[in-house]
Amino acid sequence: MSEVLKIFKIGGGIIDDTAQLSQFLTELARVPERKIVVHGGGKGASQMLQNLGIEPQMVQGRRITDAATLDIVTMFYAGKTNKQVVALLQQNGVNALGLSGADGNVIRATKRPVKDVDYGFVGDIDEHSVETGLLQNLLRAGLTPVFCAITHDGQGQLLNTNADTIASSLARALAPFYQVELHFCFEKDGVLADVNDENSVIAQITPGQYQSLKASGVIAAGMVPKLDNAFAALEAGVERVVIENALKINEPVKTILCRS
Ligand SMILES: Nc1ncnc2c1ncn2[C@@H]1O[C@H](COP(=O)(O)OP(=O)(O)O)[C@@H](O)[C@H]1O
Ligand SMILES: CC(=O)N[C@@H](CCC(=O)OP(=O)(O)O)C(=O)O
Repeated sequence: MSEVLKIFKIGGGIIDDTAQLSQFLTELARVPERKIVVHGGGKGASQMLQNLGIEPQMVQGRRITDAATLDIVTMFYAGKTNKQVVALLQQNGVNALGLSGADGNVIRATKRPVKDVDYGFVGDIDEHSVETGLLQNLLRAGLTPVFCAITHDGQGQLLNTNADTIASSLARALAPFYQVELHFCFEKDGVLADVNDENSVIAQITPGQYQSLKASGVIAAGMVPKLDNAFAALEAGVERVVIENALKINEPVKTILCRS
């Protein structure tokens, strides 16, 4: 039986709140299995862009990334946010190593082709382009890789890539080598039947139920690409996919996705 590997994606509101981020990482340090962390930071990046006089533009949950935006999100995700997460993990006794997709050539992507929308410097992760050998060596050495939402194209170009997609791609690529658990951690207790009622967590969702929850609008906004990525990972051999509150990862309330 292969080892368990837990991949935690942390996003949105929590990453920009140092007290909550610190609480999440303290809980994470209590998880005994091998782990990888993937962080977003989209909300904070939008705030920083606005502070610098650039109006953020999102289409279907993805950021239109021109050259100036790429410079700023690279500084924000791969610099400040990534190093802050690494430092807080070190404080908690976890030997974390911060990475973008360019470091060690771990994640290659292709600039999204222009169709109806020109997303600019946004990268889609190429199938079979995750350097799993290096990741296995890092994990074997007891390190916890911490990924930001920046990848590269192998030709010297950095690309902005959605953090949920990075987490899902890593999970799929590593599924042949580990029993991978993919955890999407955010500020709600799980997928909610009523987005305004924290007590309405749906304990389990099948692909069929997901389609009807999406059609009825119960699951909307950022939750749709997140769950699309999540079900794709499950179909590609990831053992378990969980949607949960970042501050309650060691508590039982959460949503677990089912294959059927
Ligand atoms: N049924 C639902 N259950 C939970 N959250 C939902 C639901 N429908 C829509 N959402 C919204 O989706 C958001 C999460 O998506 P997003 O902001 O993209 O994630 P992240 O914070 O991980 O980047 C939640 O904060 C919530 O406002
Ligand atoms: C291409 C694209 O949209 N990239 C995302 C990367 C950050 C991210 O995914 O952050 P959250 O997980 O916090 O939303 C962005 O710039 O917003």
